[in-house]
Amino acid sequence: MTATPALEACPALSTRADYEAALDRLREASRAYYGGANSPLDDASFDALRRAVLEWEAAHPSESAGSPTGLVADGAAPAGDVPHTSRLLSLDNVFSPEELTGWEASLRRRLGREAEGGFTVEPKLDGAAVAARYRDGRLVQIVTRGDGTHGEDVSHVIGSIVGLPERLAAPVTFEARGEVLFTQEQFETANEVRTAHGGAPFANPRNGAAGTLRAKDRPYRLEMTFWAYGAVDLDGETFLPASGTHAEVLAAVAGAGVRTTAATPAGLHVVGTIAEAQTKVDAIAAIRAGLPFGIDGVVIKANSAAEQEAAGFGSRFPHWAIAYKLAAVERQTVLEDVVWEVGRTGVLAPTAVLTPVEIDGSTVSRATLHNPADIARRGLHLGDTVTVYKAGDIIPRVQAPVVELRPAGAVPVPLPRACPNCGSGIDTSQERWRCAKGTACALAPLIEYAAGRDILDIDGLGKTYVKALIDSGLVGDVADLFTLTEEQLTEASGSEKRGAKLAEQLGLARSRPLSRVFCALGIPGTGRSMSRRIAAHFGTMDAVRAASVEDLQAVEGIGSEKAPVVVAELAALAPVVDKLIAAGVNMSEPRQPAADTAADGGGPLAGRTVVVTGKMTGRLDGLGRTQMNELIERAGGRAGSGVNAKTSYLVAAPSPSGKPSSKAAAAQKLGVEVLTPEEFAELVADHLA
Ligand SMILES: NC(=O)c1ccc[n+]([C@@H]2O[C@H](COP(=O)([O-])OP(=O)(O)OC[C@H]3O[C@@H](n4cnc5c(N)ncnc54)[C@H](O)[C@@H]3O)[C@@H](O)[C@H]2O)c1
Ligand SMILES: [Zn+2]
Repeated sequence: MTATPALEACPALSTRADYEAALDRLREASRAYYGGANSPLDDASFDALRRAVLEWEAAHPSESAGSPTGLVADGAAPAGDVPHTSRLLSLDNVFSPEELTGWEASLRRRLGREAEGGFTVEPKLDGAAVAARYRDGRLVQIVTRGDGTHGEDVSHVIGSIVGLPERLAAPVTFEARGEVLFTQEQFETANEVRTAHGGAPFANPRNGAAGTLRAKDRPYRLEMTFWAYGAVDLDGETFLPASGTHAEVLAAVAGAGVRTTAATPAGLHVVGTIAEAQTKVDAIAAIRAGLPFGIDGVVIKANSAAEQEAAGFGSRFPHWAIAYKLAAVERQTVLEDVVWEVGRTGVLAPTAVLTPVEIDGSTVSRATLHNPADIARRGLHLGDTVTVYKAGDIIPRVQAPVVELRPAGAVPVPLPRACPNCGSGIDTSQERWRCAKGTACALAPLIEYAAGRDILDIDGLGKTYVKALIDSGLVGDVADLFTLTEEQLTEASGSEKRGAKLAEQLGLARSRPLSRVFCALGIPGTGRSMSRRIAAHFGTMDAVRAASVEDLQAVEGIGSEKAPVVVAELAALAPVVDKLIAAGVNMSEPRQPAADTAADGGGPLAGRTVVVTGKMTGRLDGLGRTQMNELIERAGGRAGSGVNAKTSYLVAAPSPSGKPSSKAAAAQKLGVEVLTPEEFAELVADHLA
């Protein structure tokens, strides 16, 4: 196994030489990190090494005087020559509820009493800090944090940062302080633009932001986003509320037209006690995976200006604010290989094989790479050190290579020339490449998928059995399943009892609704929910078959790229569909009226997105996730998988322990209405089966 460059656990430093070597590594990494290049270390490795340095310094105080660890950015950030209005500092960290309570105790000691003004809680945005100066309502200068007292002038980015308008409605003068970053979407676009210009992709959104701020002579502009988390008055003007709380200052900034953390999906919260702050920290942590940008923690601040002043500053950070750090969700590891598998629709799916790396408590050794274009866009080479992102229950994703660490002679990820499954040619006309044999190539995965509980629900038709049926030549497509006799089933399964049971199951499968039968065909891009939408829209297989490319585009989610694929594929599958019809398989949606309502955009859930969590009870007792999703769509809504700002309802059974689930916490945080299964059943009563 290749050694992982991400050494999370760092051995203690034993000699002075070890210490100095570690300092050198830290300095090199920090210079890259703050200077806008790709660091050779990921944050977890950097922090582990820095901890080891701090431990050595604590044990050898006389030998470590003058260490850079006491300075903002360890003294390694490019300083520049623009003096700051007042110092821009770093933040001290805590990692657990106990440490947060400990911080509050130290704040109380400094104040001589509790923080009576309460606390604010907001996301710790993972980008680059800047001060943006407005004079008479015009954005005149942007300055980096630098060493905290002087920063670099990066005003060339004015005009390309969402959230920092060039002109404000009122002629106000002040300095907004906040974070510039790439949202995930802006990051993907940025790397596309860079590789199109022959440049190297950014390893991650944070490095990209720092690099983009400092790059003055690029032939292209990249859009970034800004959120303010502070502000100060400028030129002796008094725009900000005198002695205003942190929340009031940010409200004034927002009122002027500059975005603040209050406008992020994570929000800005004012609470009375540190226990309430902890609850908000947990809620923000719960929605982290669904945020459209990276956060590396949550920031808690004393809200009152007077109390901030009384608590004061250290050399590196203020005493009135603290960063509650969340586990690193991005690590660096090595891309060892890319394997290609043929899925049930005949589409070739590439998977990255990674040197196993621990991310936020789980070991990641594989990640999806959507298609060849995606691999090319990211500029991946075999042997590359890559940044991998994984948060919550999302599927790990490879962000980009760290080009600085590319081994000599590394080659771009090779793309297959023939189908890795059957050796046939490959249809490369779409972004997702497909075996020329289509669904016929991957018959076993297709039949296994079709037999699944969510599709035709043929209990007992497992892997071995499917293989036996295909090997015997009895099954050459999905429709052949329905022409099998009980004798043939007995022979293939090796038991009369199993044969009889399967015959019975196949009989039941004949009456599944159209959406499931359609899904079993294996047409690319028609998974369960898309098949439900198509079936709800057309009602019968005849109508789907008669549909033109334009007709299909009337179905939500089918665009000009997908529609012709569905039409062509359905035509190619005509013999299979005919065979299904001849075998007496149902070709319509039994719950036609409800489906019609949904298709018309009506129904009690029209225009709403509903997320379901936990075990259903009462009238919904026994309904699994698929059946709940079917119900939501029958009632005109959309089924979502994660709670986010667009979610209309979360259907959640109260948990037995009384502790809200992570989805429920996220819903509460975002103000999403939470319904009990019974309340939801009431809402969709007309659509219950
Ligand atoms: N990988 C590397 O090579 C490398 C090198 C150096 C530093 N680092 C990482 O950088 C971090 C330390 O850097 P640091 O000292 O610059 O800062 P920090 O990340 O510890 O915290 C301070 C910064 O947080 C930012 N911030 C975001 N949201 C905020 C909010 N709501 N309120 C206030 N501030 C907010 C500000 O920019 C502020 O300057 C560590 O996590 C370390 O892992 C990594
Ligand atoms: Zn093939």
